[in-house]
Amino acid sequence: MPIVKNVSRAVSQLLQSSGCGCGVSIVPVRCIGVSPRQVASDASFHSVSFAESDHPRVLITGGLGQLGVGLAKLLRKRFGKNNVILSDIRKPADNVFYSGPFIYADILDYKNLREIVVNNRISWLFHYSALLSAVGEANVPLARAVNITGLHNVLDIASEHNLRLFVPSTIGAFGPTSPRDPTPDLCIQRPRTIYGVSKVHAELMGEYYHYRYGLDFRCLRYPGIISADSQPGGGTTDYAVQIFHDAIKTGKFQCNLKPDTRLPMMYIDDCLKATLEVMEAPAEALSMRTYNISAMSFTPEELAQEVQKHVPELQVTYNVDGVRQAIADSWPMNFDDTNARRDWGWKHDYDLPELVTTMFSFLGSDSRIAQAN
Ligand SMILES: NC(=O)C1=CN([C@@H]2O[C@H](COP(=O)(O)OP(=O)(O)OC[C@H]3O[C@@H](n4cnc5c(N)ncnc54)[C@H](O)[C@@H]3O)[C@@H](O)[C@H]2O)C=CC1
Ligand SMILES: CC(=O)[C@H](N)C(=O)O
Repeated sequence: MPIVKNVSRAVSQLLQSSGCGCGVSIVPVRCIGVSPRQVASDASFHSVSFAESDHPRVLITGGLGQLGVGLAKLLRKRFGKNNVILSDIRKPADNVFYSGPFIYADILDYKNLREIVVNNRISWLFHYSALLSAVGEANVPLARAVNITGLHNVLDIASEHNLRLFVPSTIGAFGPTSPRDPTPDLCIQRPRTIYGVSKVHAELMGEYYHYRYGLDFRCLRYPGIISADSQPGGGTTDYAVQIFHDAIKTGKFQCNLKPDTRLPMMYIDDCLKATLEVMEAPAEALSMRTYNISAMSFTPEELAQEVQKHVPELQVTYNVDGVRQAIADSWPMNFDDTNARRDWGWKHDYDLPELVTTMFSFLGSDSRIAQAN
């Protein structure tokens, strides 16, 4: 890890020799200096009203993926529009750009990321940038860079600037030697994807920074997330989103996993609710820093049957993708989230029937059903 060890050591010696005995945690320091580059586009974020300044100042990295825009919407409702900055390396759609502050942030550019945190007085960071399981296997060097090197940048900046840091993990952080039905919080984790390996690394590094430097690191292991208004970014669980779009558009769906492949899944509103809840939980309530969260578990066959209650003419065929199937076969079938429910009161709202009804009410299945009749 490219920490400037001498600076860290010098600070450590200084504190020890000062004899203050105040128990200050030493933060990892990369380099001390001022970046000469100003981020022009952040200028408008500097004027924050007094009312808004009571709230955390939030940055979301990788915010234009499946989950980030919804998270920004939820957090802006709670903390005020200008207190939540969405960022990514992609160009935002008009509706996203005009819905609140957006900034370019490449998590591999350490100085740029630090500048954004400093100039915008960020106090909470939600680190969503990642390459998911299937795209990660297709480009391992990029997944390693984004998911591991990027995480190191985020951890160091969060430590240096005393941020509360949320990093999502996944059911993909488990592997074929983990207990799969159910999978508890603490068990063997030997995933066989670069995505899973990088997420176990993130869990361990975050927990290490918490114990070593006092970083307020919080992490949830998400199941496969299902959403209506955003497309998934290249994961193994993507089929469970695609089926809704295909049911409405064509009435035909070709599934890339076997019909009996059981995986934990969750509706996006539950996922975002849990994320905000764990970030707002008092530190004393958290007996751990990484929690499983769970809502439902189903197979493609079970999902198809539920979807057919809304679109009875839907035809489902199976054309198994070997890479995705091997990944799914190594992941949990059911997730044990007892600790999250006990420690900070986690409770999901959506089971399979409510999930399917809600998806169709967003996507407007009525038009297809009407056409079919
Ligand atoms: N969607 C899901 O089912 C699940 C998601 N998660 C985790 O939640 C987080 C968000 O997931 P999604 O939104 O689904 O991912 P996504 O793949 O849809 O979006 C990831 C975003 O990261 C951005 N990104 C890539 N390289 C970057 C870089 N160098 N700098 C900044 N941004 C960069 C991409 O442009 C993209 O918009 C990820 O960490 C993922 O591992 C965990 C479990 C399930
Ligand atoms: C479960 C996940 O982490 C993601 N949706 C994927 O399938 O890669």
